[in-house]
Amino acid sequence: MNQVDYLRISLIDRCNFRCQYCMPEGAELDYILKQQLLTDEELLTLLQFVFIPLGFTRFRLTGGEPLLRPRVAQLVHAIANLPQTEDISMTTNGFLLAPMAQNLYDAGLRRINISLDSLDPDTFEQIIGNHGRGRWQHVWQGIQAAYRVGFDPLKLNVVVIPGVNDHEVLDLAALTIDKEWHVRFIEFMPIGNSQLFGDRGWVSSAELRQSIRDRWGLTESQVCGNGPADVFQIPGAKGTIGFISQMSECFCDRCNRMRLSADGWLRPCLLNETGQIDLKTSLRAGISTTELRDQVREVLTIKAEINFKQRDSGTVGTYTRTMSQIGG
Ligand SMILES: Nc1nc2c(ncn2[C@@H]2O[C@H](COP(=O)(O)OP(=O)(O)OP(=O)(O)O)[C@@H](O)[C@H]2O)c(=O)[nH]1
Ligand SMILES: C[S@@+](CC[C@H](N)C(=O)[O-])C[C@H]1O[C@@H](n2cnc3c(N)ncnc32)[C@H](O)[C@@H]1O
Ligand code: SF4
Ligand code: SF4
Repeated sequence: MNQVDYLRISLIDRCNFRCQYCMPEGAELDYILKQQLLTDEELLTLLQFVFIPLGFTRFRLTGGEPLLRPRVAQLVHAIANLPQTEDISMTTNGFLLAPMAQNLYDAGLRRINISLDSLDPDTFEQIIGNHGRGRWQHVWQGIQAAYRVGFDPLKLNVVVIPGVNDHEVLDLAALTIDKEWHVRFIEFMPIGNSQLFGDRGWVSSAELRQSIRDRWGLTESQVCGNGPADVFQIPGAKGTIGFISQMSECFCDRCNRMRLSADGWLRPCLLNETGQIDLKTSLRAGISTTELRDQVREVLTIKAEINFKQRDSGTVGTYTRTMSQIGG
């Protein structure tokens, strides 16, 4: 069995974007009330006394939009300074990143994944919901700032949606030629917007790889990371191209992660709601961290059975929490 040592931590379920594939405008989401959010102190208690003793050493901060979490750099600093932390990273939409990049780096964050679904500001705004102009420029500045500050590897996440941004795949791939940026194409999962997904809302990684290979050639490569991406490189390019293929391939047999929601629910699998436990309520009820550790250990022992198995059916049913609430 794989060692499960990677925890994706959602810091907040709210977001300043309304990406069509994640939390489309008009979707009625029940936001977590402030008093239901795990506090910094509670999160650190769970990490130090529950997760780390069970072998977790790699942590990713996500959301919603993690940069909306108050005092996020302080939290990064605290997690980065736990002696057992081997890796701390963040997934962000980059909108608030430019003025925060240096602080986050100084706090101990060294690598960051930024979502960028299009190089065209109009298409970008269509994808993220029209909230006023200039959002693409802000994100682009965030990416440049992160690069300048020294985040390494710097990864760009692209969810490929047929008819919306799939015609930009080669342009996005070309970013890796001159810059040490790592572009990853993600197959759209039908969580969040089944209407947009339609009958087959995703483009297979194999198809994208072929079009990139036809244009430049493609060789296998590597980049530091804990996730499911298959990594390639255009010959001679500075950066790499990754493919996250949850619809067309199965990487569940190498699953090394669990997820903690902003309100303290532990979720063993992104695509299966079985086996979740409410750590926050237990912690607030005074249940000892030793007991909580036993509960999490129990989840770990059954995780392999919970891991997603309905891959063959092609789609993934209905979920009570969307990607923004789970953290991707
Ligand atoms: N099905 C599935 N998809 C995942 C899983 N982990 C990540 N993904 C997909 O990959 C996307 C990008 O993930 P990121 O937040 O950038 O993290 P990562 O790829 O694990 O990070 P690295 O450590 O940099 O490799 C997510 O939004 C999901 O769509 C997983 O465990 N299962
Ligand atoms: C839920 S977001 C949270 C972090 C941050 N707000 C961001 O967008 O990077 C994490 C990742 O999930 C991806 N994502 C969201 N909805 C998705 C879907 N339906 N299918 C595939 N990936 C999705 C996003 O593109 C992003 O890379
Ligand atoms: S993908 Fe990220 S930026 Fe887009 S709506 Fe979801 S949480 Fe927000
Ligand atoms: S779908 Fe579930 S089991 Fe498969 S890789 Fe993702 S979290 Fe792990």
